[in-house]
Amino acid sequence: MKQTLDIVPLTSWFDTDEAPLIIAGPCSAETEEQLVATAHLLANTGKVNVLRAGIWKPRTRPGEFEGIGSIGLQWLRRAKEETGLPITTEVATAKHVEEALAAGVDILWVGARSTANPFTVQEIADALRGVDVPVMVKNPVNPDLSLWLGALERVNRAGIKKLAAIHRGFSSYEKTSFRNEPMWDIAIQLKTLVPDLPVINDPSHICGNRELIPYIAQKAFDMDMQGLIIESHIDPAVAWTDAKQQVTPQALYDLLANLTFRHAKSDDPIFEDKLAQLRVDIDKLDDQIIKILSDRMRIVEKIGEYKRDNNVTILQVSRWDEIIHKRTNVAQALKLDKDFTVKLLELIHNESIRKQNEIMNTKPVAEA
Ligand SMILES: C=C(O[C@@H]1C=C(C(=O)O)C=C[C@H]1O)C(=O)O
Repeated sequence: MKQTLDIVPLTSWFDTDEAPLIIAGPCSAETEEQLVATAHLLANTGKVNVLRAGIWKPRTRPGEFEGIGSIGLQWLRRAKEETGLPITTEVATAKHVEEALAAGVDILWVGARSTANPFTVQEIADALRGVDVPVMVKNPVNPDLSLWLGALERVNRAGIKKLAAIHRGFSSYEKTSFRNEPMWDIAIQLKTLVPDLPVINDPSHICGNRELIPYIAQKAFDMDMQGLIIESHIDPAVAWTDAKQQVTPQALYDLLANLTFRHAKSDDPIFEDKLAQLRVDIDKLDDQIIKILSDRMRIVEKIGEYKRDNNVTILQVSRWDEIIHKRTNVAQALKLDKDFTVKLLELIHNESIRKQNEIMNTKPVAEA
């Protein structure tokens, strides 16, 4: 199910120079002074490539600060002129797109709530027809890879080839340490389906608090993501929105200085050689695992036939319980993670059940 988006590589619209793309700036543009002063401090870090600021803010409840509106575009423009940093903001309607482009916004992004609504995405995409501007699409609020891909496709079909995805995590009713669950597997699936698509991580919205940001940002680099978008405010304590997750430009500098950016490949032939050798070992073991799973399944089928012929239930809870208990003990002794072992056994057991179900239902006892 490989997806094809007609996109150009990040290097063709952004000189990343082998380094990650770092987008930073306040959650919201609040005043001209706050935005411009923050922009100067961010530019002075020497580590920020693009200035971000929300102008139109989709808020959960009415009555909250909904963004400063169009006037903020002029402030962004001033910040760009004074610092030389390209600017980016969120657009959620065709009018936002027109106004942002007219104000010289260099990169647009589609927010998580908009991505969840195909009508909104289509309206934005239609407004982008005939325009050559980079667009970043945040994942939808709900954990739905197709919806994320669909939004990227709509924008792409409008002719936007400078495309990136932003991984900002997914809403969850359950309260965890994160504001939005990272669900890395969804971002990994997107990268697998569209390997050329740059993915930028948004640790601010995943974490919801400053403390966890370094951990998530490093993990994003470890997962081969191409950049970060981080909220930074000159004085986070008095920020009008997202006060808990914003960092000062100085804290951002320290955070970035402590991260290790990783590359998908190494230039070192010794490393590549050693990796290739180890992968040969993995290949052999994987072949054995598959062969062993296949042998196991043949026995499961035989058991299924006996059960069918003797009218015995497929599911055998006590046997299954015994297996879980014994195998996890062995696995732990061999330093395998218990949760992983249980998940793997469950996967195998589900397949056994599915297979035996097929056997039970294809050949009735009378005909056996
Ligand atoms: C294979 C059997 O059927 C089911 C599948 C099991 C398995 O895959 O090991 C274990 C118990 C049963 O729920 C069996 O009864 O032994």
